[in-house]
Amino acid sequence: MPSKQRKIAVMGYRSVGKSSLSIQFVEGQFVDSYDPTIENTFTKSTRINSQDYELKLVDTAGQDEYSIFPSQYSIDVHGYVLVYSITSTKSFNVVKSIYEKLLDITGKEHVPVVLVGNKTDLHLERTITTEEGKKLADEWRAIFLETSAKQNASVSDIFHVLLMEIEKADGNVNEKSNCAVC
Ligand SMILES: Nc1nc2c(ncn2[C@@H]2O[C@H](COP(=O)(O)OP(=O)(O)OP(=O)(O)O)[C@@H](O)[C@H]2O)c(=O)[nH]1
Repeated sequence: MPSKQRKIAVMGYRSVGKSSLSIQFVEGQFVDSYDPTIENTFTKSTRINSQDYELKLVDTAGQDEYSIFPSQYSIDVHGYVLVYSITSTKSFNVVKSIYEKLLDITGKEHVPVVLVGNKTDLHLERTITTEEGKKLADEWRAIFLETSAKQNASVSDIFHVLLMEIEKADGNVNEKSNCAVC
């Protein structure tokens, strides 16, 4: 079966761990230092349900509520990872604003999205509860995950569930088995 090419954009406020999640998934390592991203593209091959995927991950620059949604991420992108940090209320508000702009710019009612609450290892500094994250994802009809790029907790799940959401949006999922038809 030919490999499917999928482009995914990782977006969110500054310093929430977008690069760390991408690097952990692609290279299997965690970098403690902080180096703000302008834009980075990673590629990775992965296989799910006997289907090979060639993933292009675009690690984007941190946005805030006032940023204009970069138009290059509204075309050619199959799905989005919207990341906040569970230690930052500001970053939670920023993902809401990015999501609204995303719907506006694409003109769609539903876009494949995984909402990610990162930095679960910093649970003593948590300001956003799991319930708040889940509620927001439910409103969006999106998948919700909490992760730690540092501890490599649930990181690969992000990309696997997003690929499944993209298959669903393409109508390629057998609802009974909940398995992508490959
Ligand atoms: N404790 C902890 N720190 C993390 C985690 N993920 C990222 N960090 C740290 O948070 C800081 C920012 O991480 P980045 O991955 O650069 O964040 P970013 O969202 O790509 O940042 P921008 O490029 O500015 O948008 C770095 O010091 C990381 O080491 C995590 O899961 N746990």
